[in-house]
Amino acid sequence: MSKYGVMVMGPAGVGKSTFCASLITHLQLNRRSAFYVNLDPAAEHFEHEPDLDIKDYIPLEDVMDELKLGPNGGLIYCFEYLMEHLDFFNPLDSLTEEYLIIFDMPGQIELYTHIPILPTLIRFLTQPGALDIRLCAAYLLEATFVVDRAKYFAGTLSAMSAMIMLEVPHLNILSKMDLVKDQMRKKDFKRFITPDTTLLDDDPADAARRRGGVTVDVNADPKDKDALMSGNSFKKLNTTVANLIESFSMVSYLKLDCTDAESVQAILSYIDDCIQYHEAQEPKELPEEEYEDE
Ligand SMILES: Nc1nc2c(ncn2[C@@H]2O[C@H](COP(=O)(O)OP(=O)(O)OP(=O)(O)O)[C@@H](O)[C@H]2O)c(=O)[nH]1
Ligand SMILES: [Mg+2]
Repeated sequence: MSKYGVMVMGPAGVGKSTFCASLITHLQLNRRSAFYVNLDPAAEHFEHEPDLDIKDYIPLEDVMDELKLGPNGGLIYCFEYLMEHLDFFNPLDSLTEEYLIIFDMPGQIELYTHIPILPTLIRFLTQPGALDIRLCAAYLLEATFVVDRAKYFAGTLSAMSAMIMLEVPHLNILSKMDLVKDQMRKKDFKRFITPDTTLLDDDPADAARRRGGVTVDVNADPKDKDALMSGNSFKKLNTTVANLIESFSMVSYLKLDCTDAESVQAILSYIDDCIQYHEAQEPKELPEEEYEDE
C-alpha cells in the first residue's frame, strides 16, 4: 500500500513550521487525515502536536551537552544517529493511503546543499516494498528576498541544489507573501516567479548600497560588508549565479500566504498532483445527515 507525503524544507525562519501547521489545519477542516513528523530536533513550539517527534528520540540539547557540540554539529549528529536507527519511522508503517504525512525539516542550509544525509533518508522513505512513500519536496524561500536580488539568487541556488540532490518531485514556494503584497503590485511580482538575469538590472538593494557611496571593492577591507557587496566582484558573482540558474531553467515559484486559506489550498492541490494523491483514494460515503444537507 502506497503512502503519501510532503517534506517541507528551506532555510531558517522561512515559515516551514507555520506552513505545516496551516496545512494540517486546512486538511482537518476538509476532513483529511494528516500525520505530522517533526524532524527538527531544535523545534520548541508547535501549533499541532507532532505525531512523531525526533526530539523524543534524540534531544539536541542532550547531544550538545554530552558531546560538547554546537547547534549545527549537534543537528548533523542527530541526523546521523537517526540514519542508524531508522526504526524511528516504524509508526509510519501502519498508515493508510488516506494520510498525508508532513515532514517538518530543520532550517540548517547545509542539510540541503552538500551533506548526503537527506538523499539517503529520502531513498529510505520512498523505497518500494518498504515504506514506499510517494514523496514530494516543498522548498520554501521568503518572498521578501526579492527586494535584494543577491539574496534572491542565492536562495534560488540553494533551492536548485536541493532539487538536483534529492531527486523527488519538487515544488519551490515563495512564503510570507502577505509581507510583500502591499509593497509590490501583482504585475511587478510576476517577474520573480521564474528567475532570470534581467532581474539584476534594477536591484534596489544594490542602488541603496551605491547611495551609501561605496563603489570600488578592489582594496575593500574584508570586514566592510557594504564595500564588498557593492563592488564589481560581487556583481560578477551574482551575474554568474543568475546565469547558471537561468541555464538550468529548473526553478519557478508558487506563492504562499499562510494567512489565506485559499493560498494554502492552492499549494495543497499542487502537492496532491505531484504525488498523485487523489488517484489512490477510495470514494468516500458522506454520513446520512450530510446527504440531507446537500
Ligand atoms: N507575516 C508572515 N509571517 C510568517 C509566515 N509564516 C511564518 N511567519 C513567521 O516567521 C517566523 C518563522 O516561522 P517558522 O514557521 O518558525 O519558520 P521555520 O522555517 O519553521 O523556522 P526554523 O524551523 O527555525 O528554520 C515566525 O515568527 C512566524 O510567525 C507568513 O506566511 N507570514
Ligand atoms: Mg521550524
